[in-house]
Formats: sequence, C-alpha cells, structure tokens
Amino acid sequence: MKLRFAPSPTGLLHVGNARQAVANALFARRHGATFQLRIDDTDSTRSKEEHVDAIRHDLTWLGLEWQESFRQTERLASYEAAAERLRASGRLYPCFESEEELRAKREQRIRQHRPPVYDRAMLRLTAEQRASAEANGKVPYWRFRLTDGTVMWDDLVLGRTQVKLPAISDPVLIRADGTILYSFASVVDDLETGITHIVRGEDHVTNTGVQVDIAMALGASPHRFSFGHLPLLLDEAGGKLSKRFDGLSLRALRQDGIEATALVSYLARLGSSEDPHPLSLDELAATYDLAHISRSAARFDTRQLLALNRRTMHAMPFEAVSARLPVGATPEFWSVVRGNVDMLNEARHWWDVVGGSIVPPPLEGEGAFLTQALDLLPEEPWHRETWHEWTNSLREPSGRKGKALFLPLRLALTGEEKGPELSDLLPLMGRERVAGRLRMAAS
Ligand SMILES: Nc1ncnc2c1ncn2[C@@H]1O[C@H](COP(=O)(O)OP(=O)(O)OP(=O)(O)O)[C@@H](O)[C@H]1O
Repeated sequence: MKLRFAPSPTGLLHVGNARQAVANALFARRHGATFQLRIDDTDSTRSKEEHVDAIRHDLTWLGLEWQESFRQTERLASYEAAAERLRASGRLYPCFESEEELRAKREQRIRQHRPPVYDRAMLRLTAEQRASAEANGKVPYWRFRLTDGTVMWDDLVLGRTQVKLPAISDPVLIRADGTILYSFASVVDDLETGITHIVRGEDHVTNTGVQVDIAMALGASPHRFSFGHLPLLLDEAGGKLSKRFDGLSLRALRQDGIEATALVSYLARLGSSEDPHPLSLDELAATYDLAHISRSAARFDTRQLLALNRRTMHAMPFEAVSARLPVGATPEFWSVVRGNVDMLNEARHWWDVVGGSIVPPPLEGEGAFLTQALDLLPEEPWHRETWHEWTNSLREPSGRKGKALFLPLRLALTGEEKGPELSDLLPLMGRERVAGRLRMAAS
C-alpha cells in the first residue's frame, strides 16, 4: 500500500492542507503503508522554491515522516511519454480555440439552456485544417476526450460517490506552452509510482472522475485506486482557507507557540465523534479510521486547539521545551508555569515576571496597603510557605481578606489577574525583585 500527500508549492501550508497530510500519514502508519511526499510544481508561474522548503519544514515539524519524495518537474519526460500514448490512441486531441471563442460558445449554450460543456468541435478538425492553423502560427493545446460513462467508487469517507463525465468538459491536459496540468501529471505519477490509496480534499471529487477515466485510457483497471475525500476545513467565520492568506498557516501557528502534537491530535480527531487528546502519532494511528470522519465541512476552532495545546504543554517535560524557553529558564520555572499558558510564547511573560522586569498596571488607592505589605515582607530564604506566611501576617494589620488581600499583591507582582500560584512564583522571584515591584506599585 502506498499513499501520498501532494501539495502545490504556491504558498504556505494551512491547517486545511495539514488535515490531508495528517490523514494520509496516519492511514499509512496504521496500515504499514509507504507515505510519499510529492511536490506538484508544474505551474511554474505560481510555484516558488521557498514554498517547497517551507512545506518540507512544516511537515517535519508536524512529525510526519515520508519514505519517498519527488517533484513533478523531475518527471516531465514521463508525462510527455504518457501524452504520446494518449495521442496515439486518439484520446488526446489538439485544440486551437481562443479563450474568447470558448467564452462565446459557453454563453451561447447557456442562452440555449444547454449545459456549458465544451462541444468537441476540435475533434472534427481535419488534417488540412490543423495544418493550416499551424501554418498561421497557432500552437495547439491538448484536451482529453472523456468517455460518456459515469465513474463510481466507494469513497473511504463519503461512501458511494459518482461523477457523470458527460457533464464535464473535456479537460485540457497540456497547455499551448507545453505546461502539463495537475490532473494529468497527478494520474501519471500515481500510476507509475505505485500509489494505491488517494486521500485528499473534497474539492477533488470531480477530478477523481476525470482521473479515473485518464488512468483507464492509460491501461489501468477502473478500481486501480481507492479514494477518500475529506470535507474541506473552513475558517472560524465559515470562509475558505487559502494558501494566499497565512492567518491559519502552519508557520503562523508554530510561531504563535502551538505545539505540533496539539495540532496533529486536533486535526486527526476533527469531524469525528472522539474528543481530541494530546496523543503521539502511533497512538492516533492505532484507531485512525476515515469512515469515522463526518461528511460535512468542519470549522477550525481556535479555542479547542488552544485548550489542547494547554494540555499538551502541561504534560511536556522541561527537556522538550528548554530550547524554546527564554535563556536561563530552569526546570523549576517550567514546572511552575506550564499549567498556566495556552501557548509556549506566554512563558516569556512569566520569565519576565520571575527574572526580568514588568510594568504593573496602576493600582489606584492601594499605596498604603502595598507599603504595609513591603514592611511585612519576610526575610529570605524563601520557600513554598513564604506566600502564606506573608499574607497571613498581613490580614490583621490591613483588615483585608480574600480577593481584597490577594489581588492587589498579584497585580503588583505579576501584572496579571491570573497565573501560576504565588506560593510557587515568590521563591523564583526573590525578595529584592518582589520588594522593588511593591515599591513601584505603591508610588
Ligand atoms: N480548506 C481545505 N480543507 C481541507 N483540505 C484542503 C483545503 N484546501 C486544500 N485542501 C487539500 O490540501 C491538499 C493539497 O492541495 P493544494 O496544495 O492544491 O492546496 P490548495 O490550498 O487548494 O492550494 P492552491 O490554493 O494553490 O490551489 C489537497 O488534498 C487539497 O484537497
């Protein structure tokens, strides 16, 4: 068995693309299949080298290992050879109509209440007409003649699915400038590199009908591939995700401090009835089943991801994050803050709280209380009980208790209303820093 993830390097991978990558990688892992990474870079105007690097980097970050990889531009000779076979069998035919001519034909068909499908006029082109077009400097582009049937398959996600080929225009497989189009290169690769299962977005359902027809024209059996089409992932507003806007790109999420484990676990369970937990790839793969994924579009839910991220970090040992923590951060620091951050980046603030400087918010009317707190601040050494001893000693002289006692201290010392236990933070901060902050907040 062999699966593949085949992104085009036209932008940064987003969470929708990643959902497909995760589905393929987990399916492959579960079934001991090979996982191939194919870079669909035949569109030279939109493909960029930096995006190829970014794709590899993003997938590596996610922990999705591929066993083989290639780029379509390395295989142009194979596409040309396959095209020759289709030309020889009469399935690939030259066309000369311009965009304007095609538009005019489409509009006419719509006016006549007929489906705007290409009329195959060029199939009737005689050798003389073709020669004269070429003599006039016209270069043909090539369409594939679809059969008149219906392509049917048992989709691993959608169930019984069909595409009626007569409702589709014969697709252009090769442009006049020689560029090979995605749907053709993809079939040739899938056939020649031994792909068995094609798992991709629902946006490809029509392509699947066309590609099965092309594969058969190249000699494949109708059930050469198994297909699974996962519904598209929408952004939180219900809009389409795009590689051109990078709000939900993997890079942006990584830079925001999202953990790969959280994202993979979230994407693996999305659209299934199982609640996501932070799990390893092996754990996720053990129960991964495309048939359990909902057939309706899923929405990306940042809050759910953040909750999962928080849980992921809570379970992470210091060694797993130390390289990404501020310089000097200690295991003690990590064990204190890890239960209180949604994203690793937030640890920076807590590092400033215990080891750097912060600007507390103005605390109107709290000056006298904070001065009192400073006067009663215990001497070092400090330990976990220091906070309780200190606040207990403050109760009577200040006449305060509960929130009125704790909140101004927390705000003065950390700048935040919430956060790690002060009994844990205080020993990390040390007396000098605490005293300085109380003085600053009191003034
Ligand atoms: N919003 C989405 N949700 C789920 N899968 C998606 C989404 N958009 C694309 N995909 C899938 O991602 C995989 C990679 O495809 P591709 O690189 O063409 O992505 P794309 O975002 O559609 O790119 P482009 O905008 O360049 O066409 C395909 O399986 C495709 O179906």
